[in-house]
Parts: sequence; C-alpha cells; structure tokens
Amino acid sequence: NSCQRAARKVRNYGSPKPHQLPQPPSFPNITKCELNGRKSHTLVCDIFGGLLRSNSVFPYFMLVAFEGGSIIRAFLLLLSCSFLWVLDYELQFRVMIFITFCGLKIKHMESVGRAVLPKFYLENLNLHAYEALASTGSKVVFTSVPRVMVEGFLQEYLDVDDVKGTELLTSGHYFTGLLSKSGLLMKHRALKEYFGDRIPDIGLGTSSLHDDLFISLCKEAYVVNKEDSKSNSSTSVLPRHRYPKPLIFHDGRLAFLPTPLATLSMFLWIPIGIVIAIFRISVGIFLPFKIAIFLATCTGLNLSVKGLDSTSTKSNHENRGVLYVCTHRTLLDPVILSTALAKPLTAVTYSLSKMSEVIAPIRTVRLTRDRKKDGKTMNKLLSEGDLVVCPEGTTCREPYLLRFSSLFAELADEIVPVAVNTKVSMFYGTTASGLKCLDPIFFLMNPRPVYYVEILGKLPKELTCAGGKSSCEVANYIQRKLGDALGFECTTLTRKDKYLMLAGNEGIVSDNKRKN
Ligand SMILES: CCCCCCCCCCCCCCCC(=O)SCCNC(=O)CCNC(=O)[C@H](O)C(C)(C)COP(=O)(O)OP(=O)(O)OC[C@H]1O[C@@H](n2cnc3c(N)ncnc32)[C@H](O)[C@@H]1OP(=O)(O)O
Ligand SMILES: O=P(O)(O)OC[C@H](O)CO
Repeated sequence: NSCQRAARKVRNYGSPKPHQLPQPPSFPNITKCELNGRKSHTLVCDIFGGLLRSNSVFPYFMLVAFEGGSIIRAFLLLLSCSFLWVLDYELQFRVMIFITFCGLKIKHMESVGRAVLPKFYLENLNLHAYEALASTGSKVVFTSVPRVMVEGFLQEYLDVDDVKGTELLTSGHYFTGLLSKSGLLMKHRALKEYFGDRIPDIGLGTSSLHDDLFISLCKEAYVVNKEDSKSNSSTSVLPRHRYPKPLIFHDGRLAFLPTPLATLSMFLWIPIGIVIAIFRISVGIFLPFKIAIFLATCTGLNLSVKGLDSTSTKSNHENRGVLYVCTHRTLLDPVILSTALAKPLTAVTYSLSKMSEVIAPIRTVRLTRDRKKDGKTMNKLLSEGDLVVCPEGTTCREPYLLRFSSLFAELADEIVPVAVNTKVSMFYGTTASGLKCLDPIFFLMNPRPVYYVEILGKLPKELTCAGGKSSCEVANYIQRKLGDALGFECTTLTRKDKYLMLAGNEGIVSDNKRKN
C-alpha cells in the first residue's frame, strides 16, 4: 500500500538506485587539495555540503520562515518535515520554498539575508572548504536553494564572483512561493550553461550522486564528506578568529541553528517558557531583591556576581551618587546590577519601549540624545542618588564593546565600571528591527539564561576628568578595562553603525514611535 511504498522510499532516500553501482568514493577529500598557486584558478561548489559543514538546507529555510515570516509560517514548515522525507529532491525544495516564501515581503527576505543568515553561515563554514575557496582567484557558487538566501553572504563575506541559485517568482513587493520559469536549479546543467566550452579548475561537493555529476565536470574534484565534518567537528569548523570579516552585529530572535529536532524542542518549550518568563518578571517586580534572585535562580536563571564589595561602591559625597558605567548586553543589565547590589538605582534609557518602562522594577529616565539636555538630566539624577548608564547606547551580542559615549565622564568623578555579559541558548533578548517590547520576555523565556556581573573598583581620581583627563580619555580607558575584564575586543563602532547595518536606519527613535 501507499504507506509501505512511502516507508521504502524514506529508507532508500539518498542511496543509489539499483542500476547505479555502489561506488567507492571516487574523488579525493578536500584536505588533499593543494592550496598554493591557485590564484588563476576557478573553483565551483555549492554552499550547502560544499562550503558549509552540513548539506541540510532545512535550518536555513526555517531561519527565513521564522525571522522574515512569522511563528505560524515556521510552524507550518516544521509540520512539513513529517512528509518532506518521502518526496524526491525537487519536490522537497518546491515544498520548502512554497511554505517559506509564499506571501513573504521581499524586503523581509533582504533583511534576514543581511542581518540573520550570515551569522549562521559563518558558524558552520567548513575550514578546509573555506581555505580552498580563499586560495582561488575566481569562485562561482551553484545551488538549488533560492539565490536570495545565499547571494548576499557569499559576495560580502567570501568574495564569490557569481552565485547561481534557484530564481523565485515575485509579484509586487512579495514572493509568490513559486519558482520562476527556469525552475529548480540543477547544478550540473547550470554549470554547463555557465561555462560553455570552458572547464572550471576545481569542483567541490559532497560524495552524493547529485554532486558527483556536478563536480565531475571540473578538471579536479574534491569531496567534503559528511562523516569528516561530523567526526572532526572541532577541527573542520572555521574558527572565529579566521572569519573573513568579524561578526559583530546580527539580528533575529533565534540563538540556535533550527534543525527539525531543535525547532520541535523550541515549539514544545514556548508555552513553558512564556509561563516562566511571566514568573521571572513578576518576582523581579514585586518581591524584594534577595527573594527575587533566589526564586529566579530556582527557575534556571544563572546569575554570577563578582566584586561585590560595598565600600567600593559607596559615594564619598553626601549629596551626590555614584555613577555605574555598565557594558550593555540586554536591557535587563541595570535591573540585574541593581538586584546584585541590592539597592535601587536609576537608569537612563534610550529607545526603551513603553511596556518595558511600565514593568521596569527600577526607576528609568529617558535620554534625548541631545548632549546638553542629557547632561543636565544625568547631573540632576546624580544629585538625587546612584545612577547607571550604558554608554554604548545600544546592545551588542558578540564579544565586542562599542564606543563609549564620553558625556558621562564629564558629569561624575565617582565612577564604578561594571562588566556585564549574558549567554542564551534559545532566544536573543534584543532586536534591531523587531518588536522591542518583547525583548525582556524573549530573554527571560530562555531555559537557562546566564548573567555575569563583575563590579570593578571605583576609578581612581587621577583617571577622571577631575584628575585632569579628557572625557574621551576616561571613556576609552573604562572601555578598555571592561573589555579586558570580559575578554572582549574594543571597537569605535556606534549605535548608528549597528542600526545602519542591521535595520537600514540610524537608530533614532521619535517619541511617538516608542509606544511599542
Ligand atoms: C526581572 C524584571 C524584568 C523587567 C523587564 C523590563 C526591564 C526594563 C528595564 C529597563 C532598564 C533600563 C535599560 C536602559 C538601557 C538603555 O537604555 S542604554 C541607552 C542609554 N544610554 C545612552 O544612550 C548612552 C548615553 N547617552 C549619552 O551619553 C547621550 O545621549 C549622547 C549619546 C552623549 C548624545 O551625544 P552625542 O553628542 O550625539 O554623541 P557622542 O557619542 O557623545 O559623540 C559625539 C562626538 O564626540 C566624540 N566622541 C564621543 N565619544 C568618544 C570616544 N569614546 N572616543 C573618541 N571620541 C568620542 C566623537 O567625535 C563624536 O562624534 P561622531 O564620531 O559620533 O561624529
Ligand atoms: O534596543 P537596543 O539594543 O538598541 O538597546 C537600547 C536600549 O537598551 C534601550 O532599548
């Protein structure tokens, strides 16, 4: 019956048809590829299975569906897993493309391609494949995946000259979910069409039959075996310090590669996560600091605090508070610091959503990004008590510190630098182009969110403006100290740089936009 036929197809999927002989791996492994003297050579490959360590395309469709589309689209794509396996190669692609792209705005795909996918591609690059690609002068990528999902990354990060992928049909500002007339790109056919009589020098692929056809059209062919990538996962992955461009900014909510199993776990976790997030927020708002920490820890929040020494954080002036200068990972930083110190702090904010202002368990005061006005506001707040400022002005997820705006250094000489870091496994609690009001909820929905707070000693007077230093010198010195404490690299990048890259705007928020 049809069930048995389907089961047989699943079992046999990917294995050669009876008349196709079981071949021994006919091409050498990519590690055997000589890298020297390749500048005049042309390399062709697929990104999936060639450059990336896995040839599974599902997680990348899921990223587009979830981050560019919606949670419902992501759920439908996950459901499709139940029957994708019984379909042939072309139908699998057509179904994934339809669910992911039907009705998706073109600009949302562009934004995911620019701000979300590069992080996941970089983290999954195969070291040897990358070295081979980097050694050649000309590179062309052929893939059955839609071109729009890979072209930006390949050209911007890997200097690929041309990308040939499946073209999608659009209507107005939307994708239809259908393929253009040319249909699904078949790599070996596309390669022949592209090169005509010329023969590319190197072909790189997996040891599957599809790739066999493709790379055998090249002068030299190498394979990246799935097994190699898996067994030597630490050696076959491109290490972070060798990324072609540093990964500093990225966007999107998902902190994990959404394979089918990982996505299923996420969907099963979401209802529990929402309850836990509401519980964590409630204890933070309504209960005293110590009890709040205890209960939040019981739910899996991992808070570790270093340098908690009350004498070092007491103000020497009767009518002036201490200024805490804090690295910025999520908007909970001032709340967690206040909780760790067990004293109420005031935080200055920018682009904080109305909802976060309402539920914030500490006092928040808006900045305007008008230097004069903000100076006056912060001065007044310091005369009322302790204040916390995040001079980066925006969050950063990766181990980098953005430039510290120097204004704070002109306002206080009792400055306590605070190094803050966080780790999440499921959802990022920050966004550049999404709904900021959901930031604290997403962060607190993580099963075991980690917060690390290290309070450094008060800055000696001679290193402050009162001691003769300029405000920029003070700001940059503190940035370096905090960078050292966290093992992060200091940059001169600003909020404007981040928003221009991730959201295509300067990160300026008008008051009427803040209702979210
Ligand atoms: C459990 C319970 C759950 C509860 C759940 C809800 C929880 C909810 C809680 C919310 C708790 C609050 C969370 C708050 C978190 C935020 O809101 S953080 C954001 C707020 N912080 C900030 O904005 C940073 C501080 N801001 C400021 O100081 C002022 O706005 C600004 C940024 C100084 C405005 O000044 P500006 O003149 O526009 O900019 P500035 O950076 O000073 O640069 C001016 C020039 O000075 C020079 N310069 C400045 N700095 C430097 C430097 N370091 N080196 C060399 N040159 C420099 C440059 O020449 C620069 O020119 P450009 O290169 O930019 O052209
Ligand atoms: O939303 P971000 O990452 O720009 O951070 C800015 C402040 O924390 C207020 O949301």
